[in-house]
Amino acid sequence: MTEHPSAAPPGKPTSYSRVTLSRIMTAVDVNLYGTVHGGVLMKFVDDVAGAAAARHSGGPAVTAAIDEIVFSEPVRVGDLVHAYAQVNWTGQTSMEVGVRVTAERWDSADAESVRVATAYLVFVGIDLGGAPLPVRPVLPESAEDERRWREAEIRREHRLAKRRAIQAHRAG
Ligand SMILES: CC(=O)SCCNC(=O)CCNC(=O)[C@H](O)C(C)(C)COP(=O)(O)OP(=O)(O)OC[C@H]1O[C@@H](n2cnc3c(N)ncnc32)[C@H](O)[C@@H]1OP(=O)(O)O
Repeated sequence: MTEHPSAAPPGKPTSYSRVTLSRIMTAVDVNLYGTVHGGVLMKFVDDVAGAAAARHSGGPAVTAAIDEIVFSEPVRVGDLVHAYAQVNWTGQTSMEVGVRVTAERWDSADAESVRVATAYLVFVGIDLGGAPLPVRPVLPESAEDERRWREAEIRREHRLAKRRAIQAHRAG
């Protein structure tokens, strides 16, 4: 595991990147089963993650990969859905953004929000020509942020190992 560059200027604290996006799901968002389409939620997740990545990097950032997305509960028409994003980890030019999506049920507004999805995305800061740019380090502020940093490193190691294994397999 590499050390996170917590002392390196000019980093930004995790909280600087935090973005929340909220919307009420409507009839145009549904799938054949009458619940909200996974693709609608994926776009919502990509939008909020892109905003967090752009805020952290201070410029344009593109989605390089959606590492993982889990839909844990269905979302219904009328639910008020919130997506919370923050930059968990930074590398040389890439950032991992974590997203938590919750729903306030339209028919039980007093009840606790339900977690409906969790996702991890990789964004890369780019220049005007689309080439990767060095990204400033994110500085974890709490034990929770430190845990997210370490877990992001685990995901990155697995992703790189998987890519290497597939390349080796294809090379015979
Ligand atoms: C918000 C939106 O909707 S954007 C639209 C959808 N996204 C796009 O169109 C992006 C299209 N892709 C691209 O432009 C390019 O592939 C880029 C900019 C993402 C990467 O460019 P590359 O020339 O491959 O860059 P390079 O190989 O130097 O890698 C740059 C960084 O990206 C990371 N990276 C590249 N590909 C991947 C991948 N598939 N998964 C995870 N990380 C990746 C690398 O690990 C590296 O990270 P590091 O610098 O922190 O170590």
